[in-house]
Amino acid sequence: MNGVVTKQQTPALSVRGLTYSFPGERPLFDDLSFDIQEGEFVSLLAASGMGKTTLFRLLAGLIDSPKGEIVASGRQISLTEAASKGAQIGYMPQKDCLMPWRTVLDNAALGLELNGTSKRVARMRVMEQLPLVGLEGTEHKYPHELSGGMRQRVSFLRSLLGGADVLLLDEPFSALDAMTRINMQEWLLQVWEQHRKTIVFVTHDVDEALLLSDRVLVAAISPVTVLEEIIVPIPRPRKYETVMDAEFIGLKRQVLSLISRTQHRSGLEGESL
Ligand SMILES: Nc1ncnc2c1ncn2[C@@H]1O[C@H](COP(=O)(O)OP(=O)(O)OP(=O)(O)O)[C@@H](O)[C@H]1O
Repeated sequence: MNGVVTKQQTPALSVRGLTYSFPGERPLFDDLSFDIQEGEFVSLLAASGMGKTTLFRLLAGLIDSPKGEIVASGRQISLTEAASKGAQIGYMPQKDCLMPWRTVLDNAALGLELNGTSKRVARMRVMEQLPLVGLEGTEHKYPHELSGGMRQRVSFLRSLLGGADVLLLDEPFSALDAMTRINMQEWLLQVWEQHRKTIVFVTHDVDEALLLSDRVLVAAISPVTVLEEIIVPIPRPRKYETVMDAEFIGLKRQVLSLISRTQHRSGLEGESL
């Protein structure tokens, strides 16, 4: 159940020896290493403030670390070069970040346009894919005319079409009400089962992590030096009702016990996700 995953195939993403702190702040990561396999759906589960968003920003090359490296799709690059690898790692931030002056069509086309696709072709690709995200007929609407779930789906489509090999999704459903969130989880499961992109999904919701993922990586103590691993062997396709299955509840118990044991060992008992 421990730390670094060692499988034979070339990982889609490897992080090695990542160490990071904001200037003058306590370290968030200390010599952290982990792998994400191609086509995997992996959730990263951690308490608020542990550095999940910071980790994603490092992986997406939005901030730099002086120490550590990543290997993306078998090619070794340093973290400082990650920014230029924009096409390999797509980052969907917590907030949907849609441009209010652009329609659904043009917001979703942005990822393609930034990769050099002409506006006309980008729009065609979006129109083809709108049904996949349940947004057919909304192409001329503006973000303020959409629900929170619809906005997240536009944002997701933009990331999906951006052509990245690995998608980093940062708590995409955290601002949604419980019902919409369940619908979005089921929707994401369906889309992922069709596309089989490599997805790293950040959440602090244990059910969400287990329902969606092949593996759950838990950051239980800060600074994060290791990610504890729980494999989720529940067969797919999965539906939300899966959360009530005995196997699911058993896994949830494992995750919660892992968190409390780790925090106990590190003297952090009482803190929770
Ligand atoms: N630009 C910054 N400068 C200094 N400190 C920062 C900066 N950004 C984040 N931090 C600090 O780094 C820590 C980790 O922040 P981060 O947003 O990565 O956490 P998180 O695990 O994603 O939290 P949440 O679940 O609440 O979104 C926090 O203590 C935060 O205050």
